[in-house]
Amino acid sequence: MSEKISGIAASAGIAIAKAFVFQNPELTIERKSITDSASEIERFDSALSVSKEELSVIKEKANKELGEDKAAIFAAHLLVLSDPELVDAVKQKIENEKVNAEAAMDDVSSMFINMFESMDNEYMKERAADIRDVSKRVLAHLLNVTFTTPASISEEVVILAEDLTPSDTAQLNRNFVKGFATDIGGRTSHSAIMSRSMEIPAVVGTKTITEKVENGVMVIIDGLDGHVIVNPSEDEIATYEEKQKQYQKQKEEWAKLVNEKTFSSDSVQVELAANIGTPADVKGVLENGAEGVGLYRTEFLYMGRDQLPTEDEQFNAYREVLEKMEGKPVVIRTLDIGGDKELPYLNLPKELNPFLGFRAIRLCLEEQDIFRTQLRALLRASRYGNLKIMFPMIATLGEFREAKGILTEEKEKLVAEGIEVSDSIEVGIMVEIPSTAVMADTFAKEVDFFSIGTNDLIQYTMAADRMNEQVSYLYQPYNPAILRLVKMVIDAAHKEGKWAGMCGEMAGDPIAIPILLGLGLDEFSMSATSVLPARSQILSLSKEKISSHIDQILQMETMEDVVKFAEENF
Ligand SMILES: C=C(OP(=O)(O)O)C(=O)O
Ligand SMILES: [Mg+2]
Repeated sequence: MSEKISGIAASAGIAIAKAFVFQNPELTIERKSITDSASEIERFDSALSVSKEELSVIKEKANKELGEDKAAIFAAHLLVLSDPELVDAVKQKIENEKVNAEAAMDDVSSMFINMFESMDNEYMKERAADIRDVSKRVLAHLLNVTFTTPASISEEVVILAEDLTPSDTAQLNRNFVKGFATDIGGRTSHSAIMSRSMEIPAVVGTKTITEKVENGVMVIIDGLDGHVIVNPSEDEIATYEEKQKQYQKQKEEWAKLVNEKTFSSDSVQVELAANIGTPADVKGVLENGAEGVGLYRTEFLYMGRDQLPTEDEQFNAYREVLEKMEGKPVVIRTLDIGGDKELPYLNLPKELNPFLGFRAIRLCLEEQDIFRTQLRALLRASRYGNLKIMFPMIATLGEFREAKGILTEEKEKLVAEGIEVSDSIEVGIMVEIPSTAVMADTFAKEVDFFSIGTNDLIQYTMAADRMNEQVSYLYQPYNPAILRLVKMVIDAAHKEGKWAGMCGEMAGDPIAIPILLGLGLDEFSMSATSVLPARSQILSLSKEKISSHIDQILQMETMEDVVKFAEENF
């Protein structure tokens, strides 16, 4: 009998293959007293050096296959293994407490893991995951336990795992690994993001997949609808092979649109852009036919390291993106740190409500050195392409004026230094705070463009934390309250002859797309792999017809009414 297990669709596609249940190595640590601490330290050193060699190989492989930015995580892992705070602490423990290396390593790494995990902050939790990942490798070597890595897989499988660490995902060989499913994680967890950029079908957050499935059992991963079918019947296999074929055909159809512009059936043109986090993501942007970059989240340049990036480092990253985009529009957002994205090296005080606290533009206007360095890097890069600068989390016109004033000052300084700066940089804002949406008519007189950040706009409008599962029912993109705000922003922009885009997840959502088209959105920025499906959808939509229903939609009482109407009519 087959069994259907549901999870979250993390990466589109269908995979049918035998299960490879990826288990963590059995690392049972026995605490032993030792007498010869020198030879124990030697044993620890040699486990460290083998681990470092392995990680260097993985890093090189990731570098080649995934790009320098994704490989950076392994540079961070290598740093952990060279970090005197960890290494010396283990050695001191061996020396002073006369315990074996395994026990010392386990104690010290657990101490760091607990410390970082208790910080209740996603960034620090990831650092804890890094230490866990790295110390497992060292412990396996100390215990002489084989450390299975996905790199050893040499037949077609789908991987089932509790979760996949960054080093696991980077080693996946697409020729053999057809898909994967995990017990934990959500659409934005690390493994889910990696699966999309590698285009491997994936379902995450199944809760029980590794418990329920044994190695070698046939499994179907349905990354389109978020299901895993265990032990499928012949009929089910045939059905999913058909679904796989249809999806493949659909992808081929979409691929034909890669060099096309985006028009509705009644010839209204919109722009489909992609969101990126690093310069390496530009490859996917171009391959998926995006017409620009609608959001470059620069904070990743600042994360996963222990000090601020220099002006030159930033300049190189921005220039690379602008050059690779060859004159297509590139919206680069200034540092949006804070909330769930922390920079430990800034030593900012802990806050009770980080999402309502000292973040993004608020921090940049206060810590002006950081802001000015970034603006200078952006201005210097501006001559290499079509740069638009965007400020995040703008709540008041005063903030925008101050940020723009600083930008103008830096520009004047550079020009005085004889450095060439583009004269046609548009300067716009994210609309992600309700006050700004409500005041959009006023802002529109001064900004060059708006980009609606629905990820935050929804959380602030509905007062529902975007990361909190328990209140996720309130996270309602189609709630008429949100749609009315979106309309206010678009109308305000148009009244002043400006353009309005959207770079929150909603812009790539097939249910939202018709409504946004009808509301007159000019630019839709989404994950690169959503661009072609969105273009194909828009081709068949009549803007005029949808616009004639907009008043009716905005008068609806609930989100459910909106969804029902959209599904039935568009
Ligand atoms: C695009 C957005 O920004 P981020 O997801 O980076 O907060 C948003 O808030 O919608
Ligand atoms: Mg935001």
